[in-house]
Amino acid sequence: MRLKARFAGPLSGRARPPGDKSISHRALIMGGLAHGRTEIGCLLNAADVQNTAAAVRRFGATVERGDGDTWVVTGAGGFSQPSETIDCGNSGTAARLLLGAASGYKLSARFDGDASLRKRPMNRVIAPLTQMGARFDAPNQRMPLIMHGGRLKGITYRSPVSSAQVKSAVLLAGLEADGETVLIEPERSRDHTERMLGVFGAAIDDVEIDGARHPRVRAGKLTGANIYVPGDPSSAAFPAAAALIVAKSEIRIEDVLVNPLRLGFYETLLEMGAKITYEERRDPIGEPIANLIVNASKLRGANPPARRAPAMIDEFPILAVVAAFAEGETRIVGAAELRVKESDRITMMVDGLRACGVDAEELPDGLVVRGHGPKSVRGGASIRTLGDHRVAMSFLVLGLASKEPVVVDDADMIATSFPGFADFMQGLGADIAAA
Ligand SMILES: O=C(O)C1=C[C@@H](OP(=O)(O)O)[C@@H](O)[C@H](O)C1
Ligand SMILES: C=C(OP(=O)(O)O)C(=O)O
Repeated sequence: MRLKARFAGPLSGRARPPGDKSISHRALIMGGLAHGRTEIGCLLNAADVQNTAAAVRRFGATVERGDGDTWVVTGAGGFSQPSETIDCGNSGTAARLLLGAASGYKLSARFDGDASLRKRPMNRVIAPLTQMGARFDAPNQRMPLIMHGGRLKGITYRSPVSSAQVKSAVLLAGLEADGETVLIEPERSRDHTERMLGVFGAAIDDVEIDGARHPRVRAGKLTGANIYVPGDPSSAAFPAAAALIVAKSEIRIEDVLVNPLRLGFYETLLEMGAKITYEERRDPIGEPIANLIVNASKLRGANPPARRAPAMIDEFPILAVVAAFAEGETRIVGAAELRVKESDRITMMVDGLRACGVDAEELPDGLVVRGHGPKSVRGGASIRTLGDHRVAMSFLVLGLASKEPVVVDDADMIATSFPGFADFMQGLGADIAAA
């Protein structure tokens, strides 16, 4: 479906974004691996997460909807041979975490995904899992592929990329591996797997190597747990950005995960002069939560350091849009990973921004946006999204503050991470509707 966004005055009100996607995937997978019952409150009910739920069922667990947004997983204490293909749809997280989780069991599983996922690199998990003892039939190191699991040995793996998906695959495999498994990455990526493994009773801690701390897991069984999924800061980034760039807006985004390893976008916005405050910080579940109050702001360009990239990897598309409404240059570097997401998000954002009249340029590992302040962006383009949910939401937000409306050619994929996005934004006063 095509959606159109146009300026309709300030945003106001309060809303809770849908549950965090990363935590939702992990809760289902660990619940499926565990012995007994896991109750998950406020699970993100989106396509990516439903693919993980379907996969966990194929590996032998029961996943049922309870009351409201609560889901109940009953694990059999490990994965068993699936009788059908594990279809990961559009989700890199589902694919890579499930490959790791299943690799320590005596089974052979065929994994596949949609056209976008079939293009994404899987060698980053195939390599460490092969070192641990799994085998792969994987022409081109991409989906579709067959994974043969079995007896694994623990390794210390130095990942060339800071990727929570790689880290999680290796740590989940480590639950069934002899000895200990340690994951070293250049910059620490989101640590939800480490935190949640502790909640499920795994033997997980940190080990110091060369002056830095890295996660280590030993073999052991998981026990069902109660998990609460806070609002997704990566989804909250879209209404937050809209409130910043639409004059006179003030919104409150409630119950948002504020894990420091997810806050690079918000940190960068503060450096740009954004008026964002955190209230009611709390930590009921081993993950910090707060409400965000966001006011329209006069922004200046920023140079977020490359080491911050893992903490804002999914927010670069919307940061590029915000940068177009700031005064001065924003230079994004250290973000080459954007080229292997649902689309090449560097090219997609630069092409779309230029079509909207913004001065933007590609770098091999990022992009440069030269902004000229709040009223400077023309818009007026029809944006090609190649089915990338974050590209689609980013340009719809741009259309809320540009002089002319913006159309995105295919908004259906937004449901992979933020179901009800248009309704959510309309509830805050935005004009986003079918084109
Ligand atoms: O582990 C996760 O839940 C995720 C990790 C990130 O990917 P990488 O690990 O490839 O950086 C991120 O882009 C993705 O949306 C979710
Ligand atoms: C990159 C993303 O997800 P995944 O890797 O799970 O497809 C995303 O949600 O932006």
